Amino acid sequence: MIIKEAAFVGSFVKMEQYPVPDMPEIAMAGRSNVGKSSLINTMLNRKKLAKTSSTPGKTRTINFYKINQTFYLVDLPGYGYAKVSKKERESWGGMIGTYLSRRSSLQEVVLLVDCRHDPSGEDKQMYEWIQQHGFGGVVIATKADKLSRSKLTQQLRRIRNQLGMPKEAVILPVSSLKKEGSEAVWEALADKLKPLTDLPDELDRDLETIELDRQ
Ligand SMILES: Nc1nc2c(ncn2[C@@H]2O[C@H](COP(=O)(O)OP(=O)(O)OP(=O)(O)O)[C@@H](O)[C@H]2O)c(=O)[nH]1
Repeated sequence: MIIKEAAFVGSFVKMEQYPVPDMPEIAMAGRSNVGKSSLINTMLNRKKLAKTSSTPGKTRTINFYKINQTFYLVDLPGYGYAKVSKKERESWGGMIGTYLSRRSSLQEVVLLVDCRHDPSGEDKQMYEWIQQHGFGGVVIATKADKLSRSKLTQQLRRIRNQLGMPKEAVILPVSSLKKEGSEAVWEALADKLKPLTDLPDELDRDLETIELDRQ
């Protein structure tokens, strides 16, 4: 899969400042530190396009990345970070809620969860919202390199059950550290975008079975 052009468009706090909604958007949601920025960098094959940090709560604005002049990947601020004031938490929640409920160009919301942990209450709420609003409910299990193969399989099943994912919804393990799994994410997103955009043919590939190389 080749990305011809991936541009960081900017960080925005207020709806009025967001780019004109003239292209489909795919939003990435998840709790702080789940690995959203790392995954975006891996997907776009860039080291530092999205800022990553071991300190949770780095992403406090909504970041837009324009891909191939055809759609936006949208990095939402991570929720569930305990060490910020209640006021700040509410303002993040408000920002995410406003974006998700009012953005006319939103086509899909992808939920990221850390594969090592059971989904939090907020993850479950987010997934419920995603389902209720008619999105496909692609779930990404991050940091797959941290678990053995058998433990990962077990955890994927647990996450699926706890989120109440329907049979047809996909859960995809990824490791940004090992650069594994992002092709499958692209495939899942391409399925959503194909009817709406002129995506390049390079995206049109059979989904390969991903073999994560773990210790
Ligand atoms: N082992 C491992 N660590 C990862 C992986 N992805 C991210 N990390 C680490 O997890 C931490 C958080 O990653 P980020 O990508 O900044 O997470 P984020 O979800 O954007 O965080 P916020 O800015 O808080 O929303 C960093 O220390 C990353 O290096 C992965 O696939 N494997």
